[in-house]
Amino acid sequence: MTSKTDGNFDRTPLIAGNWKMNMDHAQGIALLQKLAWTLKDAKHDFQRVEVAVFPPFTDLRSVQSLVEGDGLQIVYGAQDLSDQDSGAYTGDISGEFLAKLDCTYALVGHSERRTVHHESDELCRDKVRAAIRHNLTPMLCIGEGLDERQSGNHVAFTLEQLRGSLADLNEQELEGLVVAYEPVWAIGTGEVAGPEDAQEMAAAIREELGKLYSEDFAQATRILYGGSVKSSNVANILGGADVDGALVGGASLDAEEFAKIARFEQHLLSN
Ligand SMILES: O=C(CO)COP(=O)(O)O
Repeated sequence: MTSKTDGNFDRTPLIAGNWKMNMDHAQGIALLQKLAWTLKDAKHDFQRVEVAVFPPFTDLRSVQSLVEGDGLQIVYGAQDLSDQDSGAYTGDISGEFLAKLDCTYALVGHSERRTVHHESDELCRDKVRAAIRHNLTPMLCIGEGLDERQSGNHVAFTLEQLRGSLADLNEQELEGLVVAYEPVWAIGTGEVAGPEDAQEMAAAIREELGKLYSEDFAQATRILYGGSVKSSNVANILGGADVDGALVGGASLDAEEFAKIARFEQHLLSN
């Protein structure tokens, strides 16, 4: 399997590691170095499968130095950003600062931010807007909880989050947007959505993007799945026609395991 292609649209698979609140800057550097060596040994083709990491804010300067110093092809982003650019916002981090550290991506609306910090769709929309203002590619996270899944309302709930978090933004502004579908009940639980569940939602998200924007935009947008992804299940999950990659939490803290996930095509060949 190569890029997901539909007509003229090539969506390079993206394997992203969200380190969450793990790895201080020294541990982060060791992890990134090991990941880089492992992928180099395996002759990983970064044009074919993009690899990104999302370290804590305090690691980003060290990550930048390592990536630039060693010419790594691994890209990186922040786990969150402020909707504001500067001023009296104690504890917040501006997209401007992240851009200066050469971040490629910014996660927006991760379920842990939505639940622990009560972030609304409206705030997420403002954060998406802030990311765009600073040339960071937003990776918007959406996904239902167990209640919505059990009541069969998961698609409607997730699409509502999508619409709310992108409201009033146009497709020119959103160029390059990545959407990560992360069902909350599958995060850190070992409970993984089946490949059909991941595909069902990714297809629904793409269809909704086609209604909100143009069909070209919908076809060009990468949609990832996140929630207990491991090397043993990644190939099946990415088998879905609309699933363009994975946002990995726990398994991204182990360089060898994460490198195996990034090399999911090999599992397809060897299984
Ligand atoms: O939240 C996640 C990635 O953002 C998923 O976490 P786990 O892979 O640990 O379930």
